[in-house]
Amino acid sequence: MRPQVLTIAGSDSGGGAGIQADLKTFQELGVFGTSVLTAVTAQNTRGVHGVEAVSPELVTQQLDAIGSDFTIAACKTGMLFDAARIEVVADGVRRHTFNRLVVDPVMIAKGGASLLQDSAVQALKTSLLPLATVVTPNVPEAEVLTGMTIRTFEDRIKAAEQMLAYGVRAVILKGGHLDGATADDLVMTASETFLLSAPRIQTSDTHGTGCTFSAALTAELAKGHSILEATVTAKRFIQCAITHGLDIGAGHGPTNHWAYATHEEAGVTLESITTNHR
Ligand SMILES: Nc1ncnc2c1ncn2[C@@H]1O[C@H](COP(=O)(O)OP(=O)(O)O)[C@@H](O)[C@H]1O
Ligand SMILES: Cc1ncc(COP(=O)(O)O)c(N)n1
Repeated sequence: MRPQVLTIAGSDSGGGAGIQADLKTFQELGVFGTSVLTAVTAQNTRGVHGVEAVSPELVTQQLDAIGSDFTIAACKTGMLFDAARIEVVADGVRRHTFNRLVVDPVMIAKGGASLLQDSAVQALKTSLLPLATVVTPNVPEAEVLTGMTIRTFEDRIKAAEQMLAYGVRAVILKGGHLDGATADDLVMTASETFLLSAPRIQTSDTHGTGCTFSAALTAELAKGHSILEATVTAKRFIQCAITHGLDIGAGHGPTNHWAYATHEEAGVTLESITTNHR
């Protein structure tokens, strides 16, 4: 049977991020995608033009519809909007024992629009992260989650350690927002730390990179791969998707979800890091 997976996230009408990016990624990686919508955005490559949240009751009904009929092998969260939605999502994840949970702590869209209320950060930390297998913040999200300013490599290590202490099994602190010739993601578990790198592509078409990366990770976890194996495949998937962009829209365009199946990926490396702490 095909592994069945779930994304709990917002709709991006532009099709490059959110639920749409997740389902496209699931399809490409051969797993059956289901979805729970938390919010609907009126969005395109130029930005977010409107947002309306789905009621907590309807979020719960969707979770129960999925949980009572499907065998969910892995699950991810994206845009959760506010603390009320986070609490019903955490309840649903627990009630239906959705194991292998990837939390992409989506806060701000590439164009600058807020996708999570400030008051929801505490709920994310205390209600959802303790249930997570992996959390995948970008640097600004990691700064909000830890209260730290992240500039140096040592800062990234410290921030990842602090997030591990929130109860997740692994932290992937993504480096898409940093400068440099490579896009480096720090991968930390309780026992090991790695640097996952790929050549940085000069493009503004990076709408939905975080969603796509975390969806690929979820799909690979659903197939039974280890966190590290799944992470490397997710990096290969997003590297192909950014490299072979589609040039769609006038703003931050989407990535190419077909590319992984049709192109060779070049240059993803995984290096073990020895830190003072582990
Ligand atoms: N220009 C780029 N070239 C290559 N990889 C990138 C680029 N931008 C982002 N990535 C990669 O895409 C993935 C998503 O990261 P990021 O863009 O930081 O997430 P988010 O969409 O949450 O801000 C990470 O693996 C990151 O290293
Ligand atoms: C509905 C929705 N969810 C998430 C994002 C974040 O996108 P990105 O992956 O580019 O940070 C988005 N722009 N819209």
